[in-house]
Amino acid sequence: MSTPQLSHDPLWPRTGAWPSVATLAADETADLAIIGIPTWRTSLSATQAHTTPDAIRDALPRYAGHVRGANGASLVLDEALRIVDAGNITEPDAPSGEANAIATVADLATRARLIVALGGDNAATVPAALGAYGSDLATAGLITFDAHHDLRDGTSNGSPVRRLVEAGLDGSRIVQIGIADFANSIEYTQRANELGITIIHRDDVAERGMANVVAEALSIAGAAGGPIHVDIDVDVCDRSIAPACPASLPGGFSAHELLSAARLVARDARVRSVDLTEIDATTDAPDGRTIRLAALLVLQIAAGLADRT
Ligand SMILES: N=CN[C@@H](CCC(=O)O)C(=O)O
Repeated sequence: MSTPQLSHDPLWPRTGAWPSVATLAADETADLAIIGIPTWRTSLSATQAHTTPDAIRDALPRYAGHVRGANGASLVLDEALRIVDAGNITEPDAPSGEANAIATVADLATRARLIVALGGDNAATVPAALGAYGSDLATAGLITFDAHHDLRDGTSNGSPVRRLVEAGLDGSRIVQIGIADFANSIEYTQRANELGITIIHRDDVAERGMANVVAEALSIAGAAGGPIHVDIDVDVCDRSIAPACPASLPGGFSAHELLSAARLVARDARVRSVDLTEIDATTDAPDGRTIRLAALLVLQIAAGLADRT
């Protein structure tokens, strides 16, 4: 996607003016660090999700960095936050690239209050979470917004939750929000139950409301006092608003449900990292709506961080 041509209005600064730096100097810190983890090679569905981090960056200039803050007052994101962009990891599907991604995210986690990892397919969740957890894996938690359990065998976009459990993450601190009917086999639902994973079905969210289920998820994922990673697989959204996600289904979350969820999780200081995954920017017909949603998710995550202070 090319950068949109937008008429210039000096009274309407856009978020595309955010600074972009390849690395942070040793003594530098930031509030929000963005990093691209463009995984795609092991995806079950054909995808070019490696094009997505740059497409999201290109879409950010569409939007103003002004939001209503948690207290109702105006909030200007780039005045409230120092935001840095650490660029993209090279070949993160290769074992050496994944190790580099883990190390890079771990380094960013020591200097930034919150990390946003732009996938890539859902395989990006593994290095994003492991890097952010660092040595706190034993007390860490995970919240997924995803139609799928992602507990498959092997290494793919369908296996990140299983891989994190095998790395040492306790299933009792994993919460899966938005699990959909007709999107998972009974074997993987049974596997989730055996691991002690909390499943919040898409229908439960409709009944209980997003704010209530996010509050419950934060309390379960944060129960041991460790860092929480949030995986936002955009295929949890209704297919009409996420056509660029190969596995999105009709009946998924609305844009407002997912945007409000992103803001709510980012408000919580226990959340150290968030990833956005599963969008193939090259299939985003008719109007780039999935990438626009992803750009707004980045902005709502930033706004949630700004709400903390
Ligand atoms: N995170 C996505 N998981 C899906 C992927 C399906 C696909 O790529 O088609 C799953 O495991 O079913």
